[in-house]
Amino acid sequence: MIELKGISKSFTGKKGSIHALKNVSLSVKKGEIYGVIGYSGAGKSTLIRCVNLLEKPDTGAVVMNGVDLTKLSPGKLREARSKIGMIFQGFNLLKTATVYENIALPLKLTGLSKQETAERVTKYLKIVGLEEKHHAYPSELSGGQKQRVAIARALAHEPEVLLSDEATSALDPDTTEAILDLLLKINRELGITILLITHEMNVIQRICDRVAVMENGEVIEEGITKDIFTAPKHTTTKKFVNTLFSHQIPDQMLTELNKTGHVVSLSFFGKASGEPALALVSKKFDVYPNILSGSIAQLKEESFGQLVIHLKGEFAEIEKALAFLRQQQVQVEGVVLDESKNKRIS
Ligand SMILES: Nc1ncnc2c1ncn2[C@@H]1O[C@H](COP(=O)(O)OP(=O)(O)OP(=O)(O)O)[C@@H](O)[C@H]1O
Repeated sequence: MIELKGISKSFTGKKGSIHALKNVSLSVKKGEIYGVIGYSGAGKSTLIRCVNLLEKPDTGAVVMNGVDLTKLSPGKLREARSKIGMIFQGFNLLKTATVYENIALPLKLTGLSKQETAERVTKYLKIVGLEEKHHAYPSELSGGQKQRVAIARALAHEPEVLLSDEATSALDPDTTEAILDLLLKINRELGITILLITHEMNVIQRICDRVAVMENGEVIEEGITKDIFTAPKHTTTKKFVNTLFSHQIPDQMLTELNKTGHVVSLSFFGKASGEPALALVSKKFDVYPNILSGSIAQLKEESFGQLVIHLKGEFAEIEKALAFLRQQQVQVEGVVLDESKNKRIS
């Protein structure tokens, strides 16, 4: 549905040229929720702004439904943009206008009649759960409610795609959850494709089908969310995954435990719980598993768990036990000390 092909973008600042995007390519399928994650300065905002050409790429193509938006005349581009809605971290509401007017004013500019405008505003305020707030001003709303108004305003144009620029970054955890639920509902019930950027892994975890990780203007890793969670390859991706699964085993303890066995992290999905696999391991092999820490997270479609265990026993027996666990579709990785920063699961 959206294909970014070889997008590059530079800015000229006081300190010279900044290469914000370096030959970025990715494709978002119709009906999916696609997340782009990265630390500050990675190029996420520039990338998402290139999709609706708020930022014009220096090189590359932005293809939507087979049409390269960079090649369109201003009139055709306006038409194409009407199919792309956008929401922002700062909500971007008109402070002096009511909730109703915030949604209605841009609609009127598209030539919609008063009656059609009223119907659209009512319909989408209901969808975002704010039908009682027609006459409220933004200053009378909470952050979550403001974002709901911004979402209703974007939806009222009945777009095919919704771009979300850090839409939950200014919200508290509970409100973030509620807004993520709303984005899921919009995706499932209205069939709207969502492309979002975020620096929070829980956003990716909760609602994204696929994810791209950005660093220094490049996509360093990309794939199905489930695969990225189970087998992150790049160090930065691992850091993001570990923000959700932080198994802080003290260094000294790790060193001690590795003298009498092996500390490993087990990742498992859905019904394939680690528990039965561990019970089988201790029955079949001459090893003694001891759970050091564990956590479980709900991904969009299924749950994902991680256990960090210590397997005590002879090296050969441990190797057999680990091979058996891998056969049970459990992802097994050694826990090692990280020279640069505490420890990580690699
Ligand atoms: N208009 C601009 N003029 C000059 N430099 C810019 C401009 N926009 C972005 N940059 C630079 O491009 C790089 C990427 O910025 P961008 O905002 O896309 O990153 P980001 O991943 O969205 O970060 P953040 O989460 O902090 O917004 C940064 O070094 C930034 O300073």
